[in-house]
Amino acid sequence: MALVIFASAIIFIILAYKVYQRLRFKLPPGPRPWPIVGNLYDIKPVRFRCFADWSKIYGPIISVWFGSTLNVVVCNSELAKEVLKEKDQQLADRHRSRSAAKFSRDGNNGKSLMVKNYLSGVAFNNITRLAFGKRFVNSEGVMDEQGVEFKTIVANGLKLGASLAMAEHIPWLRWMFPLEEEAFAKHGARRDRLTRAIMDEHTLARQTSGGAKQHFVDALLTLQEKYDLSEDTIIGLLWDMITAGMDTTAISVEWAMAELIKNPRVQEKAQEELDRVVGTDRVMTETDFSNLPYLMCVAKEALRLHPPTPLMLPHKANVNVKIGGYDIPKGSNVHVNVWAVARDPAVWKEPLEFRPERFIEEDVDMKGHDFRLLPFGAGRRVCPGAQLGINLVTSMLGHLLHHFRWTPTEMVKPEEIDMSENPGLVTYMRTPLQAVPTPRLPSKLYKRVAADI
Ligand code: HEM
Repeated sequence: MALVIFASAIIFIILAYKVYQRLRFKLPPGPRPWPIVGNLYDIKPVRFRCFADWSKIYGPIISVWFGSTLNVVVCNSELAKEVLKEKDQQLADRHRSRSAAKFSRDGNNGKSLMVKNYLSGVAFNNITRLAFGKRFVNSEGVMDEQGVEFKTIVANGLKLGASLAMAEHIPWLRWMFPLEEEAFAKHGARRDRLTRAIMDEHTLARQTSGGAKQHFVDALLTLQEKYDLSEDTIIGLLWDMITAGMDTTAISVEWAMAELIKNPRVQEKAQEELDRVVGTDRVMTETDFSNLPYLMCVAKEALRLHPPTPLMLPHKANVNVKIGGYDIPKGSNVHVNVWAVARDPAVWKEPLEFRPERFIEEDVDMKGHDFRLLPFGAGRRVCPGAQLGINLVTSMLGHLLHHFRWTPTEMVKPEEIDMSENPGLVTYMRTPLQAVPTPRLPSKLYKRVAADI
């Protein structure tokens, strides 16, 4: 009995505090929240579209309650600037959720194939080579044991994360979900074991060869003493790079390829540029980028229409702050709907058209300096991998377009390709893109490159 009275008193105090907060602050308008769950059950799965729709009803800044946590979503470029520039410092904390992203691989050649499977494979190879300086496949393309373990860990991380779990947003209900914590701990231990083994290989290699290699892990290990980095910090940084850089780049290229198949004019124009600059007797390299302005615009236009993190990552208010004339209490999460901003007809001409030429007519920055185009965010929380992300996306796109002509699968007309989104923190296509590649270069240029780097 005493326990029931105690529990009721706690609940009453929490609710009373919430009501007090709502009366005390002039919060942004939004859909009416339900007790305890807030708007959790009103949010449609593709959240950024749902928030954009609500903005049409309630205005460009809205309140959305994830359980008892206030989330504020802004969705025009002026408010984006206020959040990411003027109030940048007050809003630079992060909400600690346990989100991650998705990953997979499978494939075929010549016929219609699921593009995403190959892109995920390339993104995996790119990021693991940058971070760890090694390939986990031999010259026949067969993955070794460590690679298989790596992929399993990435896949498990994704399964565990990316949830709008009740326990995430209603902290005092968390005790009801103890199992998940256990799964996280197990996952963490497995991930740390693998990473430590790879770090040891690098330490050994440095000791035997004397010098440091140029990979991210070597840089961190070399700087470990100088900056007093713990092993946990190094493992954390390496995995931040993997989780943040893998899906985002693969997703961006999948959307870009879908747009290029829907718009053969753009595809042919990018291929003409590649043939003119690179020729047909060698493969493109990163040093060609500066001579491939149209290809760069294709990547930018894809990131405008399909930012892989359409609501960025939430920013958390570390003090009470005012945005757009409304109060944002300390502890609330603020999201910028960069998807909606980049399609706002008030700042973009024919915003829904995939037309890379718009960036030749007007060079719009996409690394956080122009608040109309923010696929990487802006301010002190801007994506630290922005330039790397742009290079990886441009590189994948350039190779795919140079090597192959891409058409839809038989029976599907270009205009019938499903361009709707899958729900999630990162936004894959709802129907993974199927496409037919037709080689367009001499066969010697399709050979697998030697496994050593
Ligand atoms: C097309 C590729 C990518 C896109 C569109 C992208 C986008 C973003 C966005 C929108 C944010 C949040 C910004 C904010 O909240 O203000 C972010 C954060 C982050 N990104 Fe990226 N990203 C990409 C690739 C990468 C790559 C390749 C890496 C590293 C290898 C990376 C590492 C990170 C990290 C570590 C953060 C967290 C920063 C922080 O919390 O301060 N990203 N990214």
